[in-house]
Amino acid sequence: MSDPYVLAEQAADALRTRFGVDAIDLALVLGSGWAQAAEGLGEHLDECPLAELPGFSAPVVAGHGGDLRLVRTPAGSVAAVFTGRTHLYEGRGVAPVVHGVRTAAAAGARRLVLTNGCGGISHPAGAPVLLADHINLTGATPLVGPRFVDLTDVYSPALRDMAKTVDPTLEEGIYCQFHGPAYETPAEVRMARAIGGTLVGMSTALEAIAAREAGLEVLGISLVTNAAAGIAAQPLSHAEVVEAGLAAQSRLSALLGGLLERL
Ligand SMILES: O=P(O)(O)O[C@@H]1C[C@H](O)[C@@H](CO)O1
Ligand SMILES: Nc1nc2[nH]cnc2c(=O)[nH]1
Repeated sequence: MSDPYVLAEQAADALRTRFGVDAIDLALVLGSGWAQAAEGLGEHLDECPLAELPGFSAPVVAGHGGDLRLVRTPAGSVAAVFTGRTHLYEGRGVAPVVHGVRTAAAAGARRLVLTNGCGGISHPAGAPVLLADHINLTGATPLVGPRFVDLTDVYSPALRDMAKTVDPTLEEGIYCQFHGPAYETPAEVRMARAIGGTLVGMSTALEAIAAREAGLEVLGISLVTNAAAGIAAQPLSHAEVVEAGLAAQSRLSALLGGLLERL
């Protein structure tokens, strides 16, 4: 099995060559429900299918794109926008889940914005929520060996404060990453609440761990696409998740636009 750090360096070299840039400044990963909000973000410079770069495969989840988009932000930064991600539940192992983050870091990014669609325990559906912390319930980690990474402030207080200047109504939450792909049982949601979680999802935490190992400053934003299982009566579906993203498009677009004026 190839060394994931070497593979990320190879993918970063391929990115620089494909886009003709020396480096990128930041990266943005779009989760379920965020695709439309990222349309028209900054000046479109170029894009290519993710699968063209070493170590990437085409995303398989509806609502996730398969492209890497390069944009120049209003602040003048060069941003790599991953329109989709690989999830742990796809069965490819942990390294592919964080390959995009490691590639972005190897390509020079210093900041990372991770977005996702998730279930709300104590936040209303339709609201974006800043991640203050996470609880990794996957039983997995992208770190192998004595990589004793400090995860204090895994989600940057400075970037969270910046986001709140863009949208002062933003709440903060604690994101519990489950393995997936099944949604949680009501009992699992009650467990997540009991251990301090306010959001339940299937991504983001592992990417954030890899990002902190690489020294990236991380901002995590969840779109609460649905009430977590057992909170509301109706059954959960991915169609509902994608639909909720469409419904929240204008607020998410304003938030991302305001952030990219500052990043
Ligand atoms: O990539 P994210 O975490 O936004 O996608 C969420 C979690 C599952 O992949 C999917 C379930 O509806 O949406
Ligand atoms: N784990 C999990 N992920 C989600 N993504 C969107 N909604 C949910 C949810 O309720 N639970």
